[in-house]
Amino acid sequence: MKIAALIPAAGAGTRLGRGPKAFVEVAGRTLLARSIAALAPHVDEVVVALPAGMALPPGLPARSIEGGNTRQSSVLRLLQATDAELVLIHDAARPFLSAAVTRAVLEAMQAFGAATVALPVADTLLRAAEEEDGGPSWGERVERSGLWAVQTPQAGRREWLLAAHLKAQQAGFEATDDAGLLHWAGHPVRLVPGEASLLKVTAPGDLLLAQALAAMWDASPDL
Ligand SMILES: Nc1ccn([C@@H]2O[C@H](COP(=O)(O)OP(=O)(O)OP(=O)(O)O)[C@@H](O)[C@H]2O)c(=O)n1
Ligand SMILES: C[C@](O)(CO)[C@H](O)COP(=O)(O)O
Repeated sequence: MKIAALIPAAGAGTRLGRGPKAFVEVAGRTLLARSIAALAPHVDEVVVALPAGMALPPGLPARSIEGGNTRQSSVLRLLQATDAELVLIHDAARPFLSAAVTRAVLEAMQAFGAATVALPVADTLLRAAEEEDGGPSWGERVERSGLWAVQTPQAGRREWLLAAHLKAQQAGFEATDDAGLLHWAGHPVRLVPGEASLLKVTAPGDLLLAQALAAMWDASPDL
């Protein structure tokens, strides 16, 4: 069965403040180039959603389409731009994707139909209260056991994902990820343990972390 990697990379990178985030470099390579390189060896094609007016730099083993105004609409366009039966959806903003995690999510997708990488939460969790001056303070503890932080890749049968996205579009339902949409549409989604290094580069502090990680990552060919 044909497998495609779909990479939403059309975000503005507002929180990072460095222009479209997929084109930001870490140790000499863009976040996008790193994500494509991690996925290309495992799939039949890679399709990337880019901001309007931007082109894929030459030499990357991928083709591009124009993304939408939200991550969800970019992913819908990507799902419509391939005929692959199985797809892996991966944020360009998560540049440190290991071969082991990619293989694990592919295996889970093939066994169960849909899967996402996620990481069991390690910190104490709380819901913040708001003080009179507007500042946050300790509100109530949230039970941590059984909670996972969702990462990407998220993988599944394209027909399930496409139907879930179209149903959400019709219902005006916005989810922050594709596995959430599959669950909302009634499909069981298997969880595959992720890695702390699979962080999403979101705010300036994450970029510092990514620069430190890149030194180790680029020296380890097996990752
Ligand atoms: N309209 C959009 C918005 C986001 N994304 C992609 O979805 C992934 C996760 O989004 P996020 O980290 O929120 O990226 P940005 O939207 O760029 O960040 P911000 O919200 O700070 O602008 C990123 O790879 C981003 O490029 C996309 O393809 N299309
Ligand atoms: C898909 C995702 O990376 C899973 O954690 C996340 O939901 C993306 O969220 P964002 O709001 O686009 O940053």
